[in-house]
Amino acid sequence: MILTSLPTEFKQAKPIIDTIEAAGYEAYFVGGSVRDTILGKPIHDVDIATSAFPAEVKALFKRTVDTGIEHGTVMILDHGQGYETTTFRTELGYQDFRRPDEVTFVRSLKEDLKRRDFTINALAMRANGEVIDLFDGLADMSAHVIRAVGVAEDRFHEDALRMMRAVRFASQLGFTIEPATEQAIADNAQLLTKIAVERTRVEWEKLLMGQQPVRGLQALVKTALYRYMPEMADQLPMLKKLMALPAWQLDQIESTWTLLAWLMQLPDTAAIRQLLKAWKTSNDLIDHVTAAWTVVGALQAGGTLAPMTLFKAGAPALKTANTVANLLGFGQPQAELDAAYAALPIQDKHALALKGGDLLKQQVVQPGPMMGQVLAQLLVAVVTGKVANEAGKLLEFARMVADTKSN
Ligand SMILES: Nc1ccn([C@@H]2O[C@H](COP(=O)(O)OP(=O)(O)OP(=O)(O)O)[C@@H](O)[C@H]2O)c(=O)n1
Ligand SMILES: [Mg+2]
Repeated sequence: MILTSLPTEFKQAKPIIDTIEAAGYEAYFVGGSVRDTILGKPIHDVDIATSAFPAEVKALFKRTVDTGIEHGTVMILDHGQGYETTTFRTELGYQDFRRPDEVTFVRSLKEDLKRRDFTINALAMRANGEVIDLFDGLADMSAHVIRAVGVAEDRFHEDALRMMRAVRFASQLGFTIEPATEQAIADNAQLLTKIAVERTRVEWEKLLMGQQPVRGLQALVKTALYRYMPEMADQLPMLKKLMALPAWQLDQIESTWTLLAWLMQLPDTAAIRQLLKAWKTSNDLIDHVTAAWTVVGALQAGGTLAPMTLFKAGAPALKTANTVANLLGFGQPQAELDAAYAALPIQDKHALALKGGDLLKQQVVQPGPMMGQVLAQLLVAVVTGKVANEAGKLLEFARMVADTKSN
């Protein structure tokens, strides 16, 4: 097979391959970019594999960076782009199910391709678009099949994350996992616990945001792989609910995690924090998801959202919550929510016309806990429209609040 119209990413990288070949070595495009081009999907990074050893690659180019030299990877810098170029290699060991004990550089493309995870990822392409298919990846591509290269169990023992990659590709590509490969996942699922949570999380998020997430979820359930993901052992009911939702596609990790938290029927925001901590997400994501989850609850209750609910959530979490609520069948028109939010007297607590310093200066309160309480009441009064956001009005109101509190 020869691909005729190549994406510009390949055209730009062609001189690199040409230079390596002119020096007498082999060089190919490999991995996801080749797979996605054949599938007609947009590509992100272009990876190159070569028979040249790292020192030989470096000798050919002016500007290189040793991004992973011990694994044979050198980044070649060219016209403002960086190209990861990796020497053909075989890997030995894998005592820990996640990385090889040692890699050996080899001169044979076949040796390199045969240690890759799936046949659709084991294709190589010459700079002229000619596809080298040593493991029937093209047939599997047409049949929409994810099949391990060689013995599936060996591939998963080399890197247990590949089991997550299989279910992730099932979702992203809408492919089916070939029976022997799927069986090997079922047999080795517990090895997933050896993998760093962050790596598992990336695959899980890609699965959930794929084009056919239900495909990936079905495989996750069938193989019981989900049981070895963080905080997921008892989550079969949640997964079933997720699979039963009318066709959905999410494109934001925020809405993805909010939906999961909701379907898990977690009792409170503390439980969500615990869930997301276990998955090692960022604190920003935790704040966003807990805010959005609260709004999903309010949307489920129905009716107009209270001003303080809108205020506390903020525009981004409101949007996330409504996206999720729409999936669940109780969303509201986004434009109406946006309008209600925009109509709040203030959108930010820093916009209060009276500050803590003013309360001290005017001797409404003494420094201490009372100050926070008074400010909190001022905020509610302004957001709910009870008191206008004007310094004079707020001072009057603050005096009244302070009086009732000190009596
Ligand atoms: N655990 C892994 C990870 C990667 N690979 C090989 O390295 C290539 C590049 O890896 P990576 O960029 O992580 O994945 P892609 O398949 O390119 O997928 P994506 O589009 O998500 O980058 C893969 O295609 C595959 O040949 C592998 O064999 N085993
Ligand atoms: Mg890639």
